Amino acid sequence: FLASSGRQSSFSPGVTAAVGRQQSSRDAVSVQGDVDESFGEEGVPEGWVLPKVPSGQIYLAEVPCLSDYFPSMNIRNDMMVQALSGGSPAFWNRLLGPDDCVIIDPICGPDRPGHKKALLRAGPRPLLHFDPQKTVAAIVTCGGLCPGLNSVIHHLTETLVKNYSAQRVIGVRGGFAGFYNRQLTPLDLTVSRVDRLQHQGGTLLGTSRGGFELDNIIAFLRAYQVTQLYVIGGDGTHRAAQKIAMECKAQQLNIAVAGVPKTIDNDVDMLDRSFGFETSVETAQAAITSAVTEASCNLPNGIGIVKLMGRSSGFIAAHATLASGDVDLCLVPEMPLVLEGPKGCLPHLMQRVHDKGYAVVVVAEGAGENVLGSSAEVDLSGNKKLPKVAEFMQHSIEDFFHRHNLPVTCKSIDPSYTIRSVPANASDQILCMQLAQNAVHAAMAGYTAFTVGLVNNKAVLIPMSLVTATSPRCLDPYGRVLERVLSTTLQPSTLPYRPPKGGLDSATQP
Ligand SMILES: Nc1ncnc2c1ncn2[C@@H]1O[C@H](COP(=O)(O)OP(=O)(O)OP(=O)(O)O)[C@@H](O)[C@H]1O
Ligand SMILES: O=P(O)(O)OC[C@H]1O[C@](O)(CO)[C@@H](O)[C@@H]1O
Ligand SMILES: [Mg+2]
Repeated sequence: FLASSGRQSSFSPGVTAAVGRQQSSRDAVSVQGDVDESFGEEGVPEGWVLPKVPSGQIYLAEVPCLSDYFPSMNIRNDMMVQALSGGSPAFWNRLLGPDDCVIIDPICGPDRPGHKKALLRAGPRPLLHFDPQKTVAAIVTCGGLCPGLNSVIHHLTETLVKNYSAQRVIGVRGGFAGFYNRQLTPLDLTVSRVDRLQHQGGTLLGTSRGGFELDNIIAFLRAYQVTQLYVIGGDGTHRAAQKIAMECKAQQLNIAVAGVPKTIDNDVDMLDRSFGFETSVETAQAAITSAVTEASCNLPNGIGIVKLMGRSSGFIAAHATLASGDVDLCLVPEMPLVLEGPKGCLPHLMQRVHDKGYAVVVVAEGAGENVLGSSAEVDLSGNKKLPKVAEFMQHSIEDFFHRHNLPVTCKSIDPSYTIRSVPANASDQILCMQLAQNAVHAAMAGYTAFTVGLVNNKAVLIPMSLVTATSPRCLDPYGRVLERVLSTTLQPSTLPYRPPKGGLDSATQP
């Protein structure tokens, strides 16, 4: 059922397993993408060759399904939609089978042979585990704010009520504490209550850190006869949601627990990106532009510093740097901070100021732990508190310039809360809608303990156990994002040298 149930891995062989809960006649996993008829039995068509690397077996990550443990209503999804829309044809164009899947890593080559891991494709399914009209759903938002929280609440409610005719949608207020804090009375979410909500920043339901009382949460779910719980949050929230799903199973409660991953930090693993991330990167551009203006107008030798969020990973800082193209130094937690010497960022900044007249620094809040040390203090959720790296950098820059008898003017900007309190941009709005709709489709079909996400731009269901095992994720220090950052800022890499994969020898071979 879940990782902690003793199962070795969440992946099960797809091709040979004849998988199938709702449909068992198929003998192979069908992979997302159109079947090309020209690759028939006649052989390889002209212009195509067989790869030297065998394509291998497919393994499908197993998402727990309540139909395996409880009697299922087995209501036909298309008939329900037909009934709702007054007898007109169903509007779900394609109902997904139990083994429609998306391959996780689409890159193949000589160093990636063997089997492929795949995830269940998300979407409306032919048979519903729950009777939608008897469905009581609860929605909760936890952790820090993130653009798009209200959009997910809006689309979850609309999908549940408008598309599935759910009986009741309850909004749990103030994060996990809302399940048992009597001052935080739950909100009834209706279509009119969430109308245009997606255009507002923040969360209608409120959020909080800390305070996870499992017994009280289960007591709430029982008292309100909740059948589907939608938990919107980051890695911490997903760990909590997984515990709720496990407890539901232990107490034999027929409740689907769905995770909708939220974080501006983009540190929930396995996903292309989490909702809110792109909006935050976009909103950070205004701060970087202000830093450029301040730095370039304060003569001589202006330096603008922008501090961005990202406690354990530098996704926002790196992507904001790349999107801007105006940044001369980007500091992220994944690369050690080196102040002076041949790999030092301070001589590099001095050189940039010499070349351009000014310089701009973007620093992730979690950068520089190797110099500043790590704090023993934690927040209410147990997250480490961080040393003040932006202030430290400003002081170090001023000191370095003064030691070299050069004047310098540093202007520091901290847009941290500005970038996460705005409404989602257009692209995140669409992502929020996709995630919310697919979370409802999956819960209605009885899937539980899953996270909904985009992988290779396709909506998928990921077992929560997989997501929590490797989150929070970090940028690959030798990966292409940081490579691009270094190539635009020209800052020296502070990582040990690693020869490029393939190397010159293989590149020059015929
Ligand atoms: N291991 C855990 N077990 C139970 N509850 C947890 C666990 N980790 C975190 N939580 C609870 O989940 C909620 C959110 O956690 P946290 O504050 O770490 O935010 P998050 O979901 O990681 O989002 P973000 O870090 O992006 O703001 C808190 O109420 C916290 O108490
Ligand atoms: O001040 P708060 O609300 O605890 O949030 C700060 C944290 O939130 C995050 O953006 C994650 O949501 C982290 O990057 C940051 O450290
Ligand atoms: Mg977190």
